[in-house]
Amino acid sequence: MSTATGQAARPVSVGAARVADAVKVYGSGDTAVRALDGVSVDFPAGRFTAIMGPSGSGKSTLMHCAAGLDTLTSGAAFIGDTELGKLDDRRLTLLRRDRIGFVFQAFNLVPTLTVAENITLPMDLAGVRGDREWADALVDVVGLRDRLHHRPAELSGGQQQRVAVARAFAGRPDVVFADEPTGNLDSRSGEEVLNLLGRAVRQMGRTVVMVTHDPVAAAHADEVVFLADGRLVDRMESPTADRVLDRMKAFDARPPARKETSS
Ligand SMILES: Nc1ncnc2c1ncn2[C@@H]1O[C@H](COP(=O)(O)OP(=O)(O)OP(=O)(O)O)[C@@H](O)[C@H]1O
Repeated sequence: MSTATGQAARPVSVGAARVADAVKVYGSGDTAVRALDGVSVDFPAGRFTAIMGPSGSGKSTLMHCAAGLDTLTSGAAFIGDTELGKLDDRRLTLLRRDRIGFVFQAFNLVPTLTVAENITLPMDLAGVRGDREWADALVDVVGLRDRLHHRPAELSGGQQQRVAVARAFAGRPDVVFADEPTGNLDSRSGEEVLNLLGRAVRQMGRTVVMVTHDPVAAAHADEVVFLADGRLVDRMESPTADRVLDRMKAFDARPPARKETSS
């Protein structure tokens, strides 16, 4: 395959998820904010990628647009080879349900359902039997075998987030997006959740993209991508907390969000 300029094009399927020339502008006129300013990034399959950057740098916006929870102003977002902007609402909803898992800071479990029911909820909603053996194995991976018939309110925060992690992987999605998954946890529970995400990638071949502001959390990833002012400014392979912290310090003197200047 080659492009019009004769250069070899990258294969179509380069990652579990990716965005190309992603621009996101919130609002319009004087109050418009350019939250993403031309970001192109791949999230490779079978890898754990962390998205870092200062507050307001566009991390959540990137995750939401890459996961089909929000739409880009211009550019494109792909899950596998599927371009999200080309899907109607119904197909986008199905794609999110069938091909993406989510872990949020606030756990987002259904309070009236048991642990077991919460874990299989995506498959039950889809009306598919799914791979119940896999879902059952996940229960052991997250260490919740003795809590299966409890309701979320009867669990600690760390246990609730482990349920959310099991739920996110239960349907074997192409990619799991985690938005500050340890933000509501003490450091020990947070460490457990991060270890689970790491094991899901390294031992079970899953793909994780995690937004975090915590260098210790980012150090669990295979690679960190750094955003600043809505742009991708750096990538770091095999991160350590110290190296990530050092990289983040370089952002400290920078101002937060910028206004949209083209309007
Ligand atoms: N719905 C919205 N309407 C208007 N502006 C928004 C909206 N959501 C985000 N923004 C702005 O877009 C910019 C990027 O926000 P975003 O939440 O993606 O950053 P972030 O890096 O995730 O920040 P944090 O670490 O503080 O959560 C910020 O300036 C923010 O104020």
